[in-house]
Amino acid sequence: MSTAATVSVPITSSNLRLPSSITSPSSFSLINPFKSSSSSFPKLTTTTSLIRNPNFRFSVSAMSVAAQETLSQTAFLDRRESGVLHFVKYHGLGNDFIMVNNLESMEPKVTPEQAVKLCDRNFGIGGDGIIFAMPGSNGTDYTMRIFNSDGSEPEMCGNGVRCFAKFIADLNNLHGRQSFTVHTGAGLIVPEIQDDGKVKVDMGEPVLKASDVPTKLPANKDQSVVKAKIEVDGVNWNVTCVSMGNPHCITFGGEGDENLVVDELNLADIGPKFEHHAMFPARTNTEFVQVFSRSHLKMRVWERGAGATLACGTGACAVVVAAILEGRSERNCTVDLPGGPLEIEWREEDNHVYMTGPAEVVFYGSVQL
Ligand SMILES: N[C@@H](CCC[C@H](N)C(=O)O)C(=O)O
Repeated sequence: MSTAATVSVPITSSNLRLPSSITSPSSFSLINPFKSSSSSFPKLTTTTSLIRNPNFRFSVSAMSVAAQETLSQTAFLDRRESGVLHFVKYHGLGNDFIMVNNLESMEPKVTPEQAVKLCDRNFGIGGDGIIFAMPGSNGTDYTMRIFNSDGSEPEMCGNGVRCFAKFIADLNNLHGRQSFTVHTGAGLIVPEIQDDGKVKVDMGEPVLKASDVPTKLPANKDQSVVKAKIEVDGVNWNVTCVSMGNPHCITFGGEGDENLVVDELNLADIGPKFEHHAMFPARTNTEFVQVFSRSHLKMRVWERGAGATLACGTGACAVVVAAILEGRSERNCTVDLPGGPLEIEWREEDNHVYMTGPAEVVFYGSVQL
């Protein structure tokens, strides 16, 4: 579903059907999720279904407001303008994010505590995290920051940066091939929107040095941890540790079970035990991987700070790096995730990892903070 793609009809006095007691569209405080003082943002537009009910029922995308009285309705909408957060929700293979236009400030509009509430799937908007589009730093076009759904702040997010690129393009009404430089906690990341709408991201170089991942597992290959033993919940697992700016622990199986069937795992049980294991001082994301062929892998992920998600972009990159280090795959792989496939390449020439996949709008709206 792509709500924003259908946003097409400008609000004018001719298509805005007002109750007779309200004479001008300017009486309304309608919400533009793309509103910003920055240049070249699209005009406030809506679909023909935005205001369609003669009983004054207003529907702003998926967020709706109903009021009985014309005067109290106006006041109600005006009141909501103060302390209101406009957002657009995007997803990359079901890994979903509340995107916030934070281009006027380096201070996130939402605190970690508010992020927890907003990401709640029952009492909030729902999301695996909240992402802030901020002014560039260190000479980049933009800065991306993210809070996980538990309020912690990771360094990077692969699916998130694809959504970020689409968000920036949508905010600026840009179409076709576009590329941006983005400063993140993992350094410079370069997403490029391609002609087919997918986003290819230069994710930079993987970090393998154990102390930088970080992991306390002893290095067993150069300075890195490759196919090393770790005991979790009484089971000896073989793991490889990779940072894509954020920490990942990758396993293809354990003692006596070298070939995982990932659908059989009880992720909710085993995931947190890896995440909080003493060997991972900054906690860890964990990927459980099944090998179909040397260019086709399947993974399930338990994310640090977000739990089981439908996809993890940095995780898929880390999985391919680990598979190559363990001699299990080629440099170009399709990685199947619960939400769909990602194409990953760890390129020999520049040592960078490249990730290609989709990013889509889910809905937009506003919420009182
Ligand atoms: N889903 C993301 C990773 C988000 C951050 C992660 N939970 C962490 O704490 O490191 C991705 O697509 O990479």
